[in-house]
Amino acid sequence: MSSSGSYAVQPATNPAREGHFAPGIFSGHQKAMSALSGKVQTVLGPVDPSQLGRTMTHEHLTMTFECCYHAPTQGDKTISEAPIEMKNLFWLKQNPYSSHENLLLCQETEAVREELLFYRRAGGGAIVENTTAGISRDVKILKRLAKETGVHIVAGAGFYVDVTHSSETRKMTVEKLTDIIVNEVLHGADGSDIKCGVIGEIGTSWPITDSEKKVLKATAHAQTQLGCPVIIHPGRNPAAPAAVVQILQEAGGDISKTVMSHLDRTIFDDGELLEFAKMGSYLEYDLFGTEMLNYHYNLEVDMPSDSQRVKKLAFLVAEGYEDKIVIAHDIHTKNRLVKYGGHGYSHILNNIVPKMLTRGIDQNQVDKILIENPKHWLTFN
Ligand SMILES: CC(=O)NCCS(=O)(=O)O
Repeated sequence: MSSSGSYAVQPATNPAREGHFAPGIFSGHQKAMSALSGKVQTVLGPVDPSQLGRTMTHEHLTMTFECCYHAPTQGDKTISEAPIEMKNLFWLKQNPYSSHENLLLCQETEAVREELLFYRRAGGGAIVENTTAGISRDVKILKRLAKETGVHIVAGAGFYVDVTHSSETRKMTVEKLTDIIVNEVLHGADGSDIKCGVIGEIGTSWPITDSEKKVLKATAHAQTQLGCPVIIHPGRNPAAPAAVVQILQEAGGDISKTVMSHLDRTIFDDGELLEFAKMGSYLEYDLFGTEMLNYHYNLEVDMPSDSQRVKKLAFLVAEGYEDKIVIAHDIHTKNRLVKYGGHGYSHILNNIVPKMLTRGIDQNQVDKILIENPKHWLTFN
């Protein structure tokens, strides 16, 4: 770290990672864990961290977002049900969650494949795919996309927000939830042998529900066993990120290896942002490309423009947090794909980086944000 303050918590002692096993016992779990130490786990297997290159730490390549459909006003009913075409693209940009069709990114694998090829040509190397249980993760598709495009893809383990928890999930103990997450990292997800390389995005609402609290504790316990990266989706309230960090800390989580997502729509006041930054997580601005007036999930929020996001990054850099910033687009609806007139996965590389360079962030700092910070976060202890 440069000067970004002290970390609020030390990771809990982890006998499993310190080799305190009963003599003669070296289980499949422990073998799998030792193979991961010092590596990044992609859907094609562990890689050396130096292979990643420029990394978007929060994207989706295939998912459904039906859980978060927002009914249109009576006057917008017809346009909301129309197929996506040129004449409704601006409406979709302002109302992305009010069209069922727009919420089915899972139907666009061919377009996503092409856009990953653009991303590579633009200088991109890796993508963290944050889809978890509840929004239709499909690691087999991720593996295919990684093979066909050469982009390193890291898949996410765990559970999205409470509204997507099944009744079975809600009844699970923290221990059971921990086992599921650990298994997705060490042995494979979605009934396959394709392994996740990060826990998250772990979904939380505001206020955080009881079921989400259990998942957060399980996340911290799994992270303690595995020494792996974690990424969190906070609720839409400025107090939400700190409340999540507190639960993770109390359960022994390693906050220095945790990304707090969506800060662009969550913390607006600079003083509050610096208070939160002191807690020691990575600070993620991940809605680059999203510019809308009425943010339906919280009308109190003024969604920032990309220029305002870049200003926030420059502010955090000036405050000494250049080693803790990560960025992405969090593409999760169809209208954000190039195919539908959107910005695609290369917007940051093509448009945001030049803007950063003219706003007081130098090339070395840009490289930290795009290459070094994601690499350190994603590397297993
Ligand atoms: C997929 C996902 O959780 N995206 C975040 C959307 S939000 O509007 O920033 O909560």
